Amino acid sequence: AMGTLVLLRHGQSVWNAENLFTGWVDVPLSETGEQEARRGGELMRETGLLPDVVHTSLLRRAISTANLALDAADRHWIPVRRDWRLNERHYGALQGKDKKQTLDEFGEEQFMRWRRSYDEPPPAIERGSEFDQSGDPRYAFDEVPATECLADVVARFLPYWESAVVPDLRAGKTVLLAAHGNSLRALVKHLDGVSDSDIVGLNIPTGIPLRYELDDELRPTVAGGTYLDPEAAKT
Ligand SMILES: O=C1c2ccccc2C(=O)c2c1cc(NS(=O)(=O)c1ccccc1O)c(O)c2O
Repeated sequence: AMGTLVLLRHGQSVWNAENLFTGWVDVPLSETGEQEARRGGELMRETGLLPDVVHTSLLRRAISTANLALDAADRHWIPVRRDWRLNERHYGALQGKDKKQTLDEFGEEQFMRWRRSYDEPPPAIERGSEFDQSGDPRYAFDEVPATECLADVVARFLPYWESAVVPDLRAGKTVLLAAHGNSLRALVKHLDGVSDSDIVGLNIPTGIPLRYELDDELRPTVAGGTYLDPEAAKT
C-alpha cells in the first residue's frame, strides 16, 4: 500500500528571533529551534510513526531539524536525500533585511502587495552581494534563482516531489520531509488543492510532525493531514 508522508517544518532560527528575511541564507537553529526539533522526534517515537527515509533541503536549519528529530526517534540511521528544491523560498534583495528596512526601502504599499502575493517576487538579489548564495559550492550544479514568488517555489519543488519522494511513497515507505514554511506550503498546495490566494495565508506550525495518509492517486485521506500533537499545532 501507499506509504505515509510526514512533514516537519524547522523551528526557530537565530534570525527568526530578529524577524529577518532569511530565504537561502544558511543560518543555524536557535536553542529553542533545536528543542522544537527534539520534541518533534519524541512525538514520532511516542506515536510509533517511524520514518524509513528522510528528505531535507540544503540548509542547516532543516538538516539539523531532521538530525535532532530522527535522533530522538531512534531513526538517525535511515537513508537521507538532500536537494535545493526543498529549500526555503528565495527572498531576493530582501534577504538579511528586517521589517523596518523593508518598509523604509520599498514603502508600505509595495510591502503589503508582496505580502499578499502568490506570483509577485521581490527584487532579484545582486550577485556577489552580502546575502547572495549563488557562489556557494552546494549550488554548483544548478542555475539558482535570484528571487522567488510562491508560484516559483511550487514550480521548482514539484519535479523533486515527483522524481524523488513519490517513488519512496509508492514503495510503501514512511517518508519524512524536513523543510521550510514555503517549500512545505508548495507541497500542501499540491496535495490539498489549495487556491493561490488561500495558500499565502496558510502557515504550517513549526516542530510538530504533520502526517498525511495518501490513497493510490496520492490524494490525502484527511484534507490538511493530521498533526501528531493537535493541541500544540493550534498555537
Ligand atoms: O514583507 C513580507 C514579504 C515581502 C516579500 C515577499 C513575501 C513576504 C512575506 O511572505 C511576508 C512578509 C512579511 C511578513 N510579516 S512581517 O511583516 O512581520 C515580517 C517582516 C520582515 C521579516 C519578517 C517578517 O515576518 C510575513 O509574515 C510574510 O510572510
